[in-house]
Amino acid sequence: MQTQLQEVISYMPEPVLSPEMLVCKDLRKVYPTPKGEYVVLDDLQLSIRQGEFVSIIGHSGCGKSTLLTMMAGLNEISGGQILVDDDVVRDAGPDRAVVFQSPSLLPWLTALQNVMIGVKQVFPGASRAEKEDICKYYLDKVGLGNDFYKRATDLSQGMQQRVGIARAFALKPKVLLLDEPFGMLDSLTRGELQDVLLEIWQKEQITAVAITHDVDESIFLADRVIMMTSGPYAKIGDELVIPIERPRNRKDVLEHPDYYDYRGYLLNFLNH
Ligand SMILES: Nc1ncnc2c1ncn2[C@@H]1O[C@H](COP(=O)(O)OP(=O)(O)OP(=O)(O)O)[C@@H](O)[C@H]1O
Repeated sequence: MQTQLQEVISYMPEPVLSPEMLVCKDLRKVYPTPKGEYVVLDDLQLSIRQGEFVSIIGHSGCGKSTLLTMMAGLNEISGGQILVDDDVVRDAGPDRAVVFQSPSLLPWLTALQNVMIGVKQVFPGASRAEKEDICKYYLDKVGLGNDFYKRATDLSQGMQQRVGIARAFALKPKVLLLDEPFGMLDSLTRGELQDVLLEIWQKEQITAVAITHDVDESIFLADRVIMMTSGPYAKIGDELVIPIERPRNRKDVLEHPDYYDYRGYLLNFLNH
C-alpha cells in the first residue's frame, strides 16, 4: 500500500506556479537628510507572482510607502532593481496603477471624466464610445452605476475612493499598487470596498500589492502577507501564506479554523 502510494505521489505533477510578475532585487533606498544619508531600505528581496495578491505590513516609518512608490516608478531607486514582467522599472508607466489613501480626483470633473483621463492615455486608438464603455464598466463594477455624471466634489469620500479604484482597473495594468487604500474610510465603507476590490481583482486576475496597517485587512485580502522589519536598513523580515480559499467572504474568513493563528503570527511579528 505504502509503495503504491509513493508511486502515485512520484507521478503527481509539480504544482504549476504562475510566472514572476514583480521582482525586487537587492533593493536599496537612501534619502538625503540634513544629518546625512538615511538608508530606509537595504538588500530587500521580493518576488511576486502573476495574479498573486500580496499585503505588506510593518511598523510606521519602516519604508512601506517608499517601497510602493519605487515599484510605481514615482520614487528614485538608489540601488538594486525592480522588474515588472521582466522590464526594469525606470519611471511611472501604465503597466502599474496606483491607488493612494486619498484618490485626488479633479474636483470639477465628473466621475466618468476622472476615469477617462487615464483611459485616453492608455487607449489612444480606441473610439470615444469604446473608451466610455471601459470607464462605465469599471464605475459600474465599483458600485457607481448611477453616478457617472456626478462631479467629484459631490461624491462622498467612499465614493471618491470607488472612483480611484475604477480609475486604476480601467488602465488594465499588469500590477495594481495600493497604499493604505481604505485608511481614511469608516469601517463599513472599508469592508464594502475590500469586497469590491477582491471581486474585480479576482475577475481581472491581475497582480496586486497592498500596504495596510490593519492585520485583519492584510489577511482578508492577501494570498501572502509580507512583513517588513523596522528601519533603517529595512528588508523583508518574514512572510505568511494565507491559503484561505477564494472567493472569500468576511464571515467565512473570520470563522476559518486557522484565522486566529494567522492573526497571532502577524501580531507577534509586529510586537517584537
Ligand atoms: N523624501 C524623504 N526624505 C527624507 N526621508 C524620507 C522621505 N520620505 C520618507 N522618508 C523617511 O523614510 C522613512 C520611511 O518612510 P515611509 O513613508 O516609506 O514609511 P511607511 O512605512 O510607509 O510609514 P507609514 O506606515 O507611517 O505610512 C521614514 O523615516 C520617513 O521619515
